[in-house]
Amino acid sequence: MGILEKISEIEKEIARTQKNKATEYHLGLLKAKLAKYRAQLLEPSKSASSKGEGFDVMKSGDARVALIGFPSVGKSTFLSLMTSTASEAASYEFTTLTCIPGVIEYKGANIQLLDLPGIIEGAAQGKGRGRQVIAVARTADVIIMMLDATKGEVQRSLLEKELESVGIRLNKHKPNIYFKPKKGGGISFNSTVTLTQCSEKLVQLILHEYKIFNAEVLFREDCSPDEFIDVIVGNRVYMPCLYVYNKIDQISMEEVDRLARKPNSVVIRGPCLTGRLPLCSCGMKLNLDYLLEMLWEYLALTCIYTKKRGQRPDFTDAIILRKGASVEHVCHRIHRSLASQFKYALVWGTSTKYSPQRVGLTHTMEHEDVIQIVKK
Ligand SMILES: Nc1nc2c(ncn2[C@@H]2O[C@H](COP(=O)(O)OP(=O)(O)OP(=O)(O)O)[C@@H](O)[C@H]2O)c(=O)[nH]1
Ligand SMILES: [K+]
Ligand SMILES: [Mg+2]
Repeated sequence: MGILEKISEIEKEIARTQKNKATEYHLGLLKAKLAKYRAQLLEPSKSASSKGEGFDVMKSGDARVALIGFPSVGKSTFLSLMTSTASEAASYEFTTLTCIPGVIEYKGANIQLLDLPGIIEGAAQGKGRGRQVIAVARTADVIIMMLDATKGEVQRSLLEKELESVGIRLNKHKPNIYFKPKKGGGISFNSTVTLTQCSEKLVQLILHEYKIFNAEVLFREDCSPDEFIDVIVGNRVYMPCLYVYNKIDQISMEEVDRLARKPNSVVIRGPCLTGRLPLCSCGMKLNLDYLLEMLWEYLALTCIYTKKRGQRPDFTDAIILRKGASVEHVCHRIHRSLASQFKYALVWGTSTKYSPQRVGLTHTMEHEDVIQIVKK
């Protein structure tokens, strides 16, 4: 039996197994097996065809956003609208065949937006250019999942399943479980909270399935067996995802309203003049400003302002960094050798208790902090 068949067998068995106390261990074990086979599936295949030419786009700018969606949902239309790059858009599927980068300039940051080929069910197993697309998605800071508002929710759950199956976790945080394989001593299991989904026995069973017999496990959160498996397997990426419903000119206002209220979602319309609602009438906008605001929030970038001694901070030119960036990151951004000449820094803002506060290189900066660096 091939891996795909094994996976499908297990999925079927999970589907037909009723979820209750008596089947809990059996289900946990099946899930562990499933995760194992999926991991095997993703191991780089030896054939050259799986390596996609045109997909190796250099990372540039302050953050990267990947456009993921079924064919012809309007990804390229969106890229052409948001950036100065033109990506061919047409009414037939698979118009885009490679990765097309564009840049969104927003609040002083350069956000790299990647247009990608449409993906379909089975993408993770190599259908279409699914594997290449997903490999690019893994490198993004945020995924924009573009959906055709006229197509219903099934596209969304299919895509979520595809990404889920390759270890991409959307809008979830890393499970708060301490896990450390050991050389000996058996399995030590502890939890700081009451567990309602996992037990010591289930944890042991799952670990044995992965041939782990010695480890330290500490649950600091009431996690599910799937989340525990994610921790064991390890190579998961936790990524914010913004669901963008496009082509809302084709659906009723009630439906637009319903979609707009869904969590993590934005509704937009491309600049299409053939829609039912004429452009720029009845207050119906493209809604792109709102999308950008949300995207900015999801990217969680940190803007730092610098200040020279005795002068006011320069609010016109922010240094844009990832969340959690340190004073050292700020130094590197200003000048390559600044960190080596660094004596201390004064920081004003929410990251410090006092304003200003004297801090060292390891201090973590927060959004809109002001920094003055003092050299040796
Ligand atoms: N009615 C309507 N049509 C739109 C909208 N946005 C895009 N389109 C049309 O949808 C079709 C597909 O657009 P593309 O931008 O090529 O879609 P894509 O997702 O890049 O497609 P592939 O590259 O083939 O995966 C084109 O005919 C667009 O003009 C919209 O908001 N409303
Ligand atoms: K298309
Ligand atoms: Mg396209």
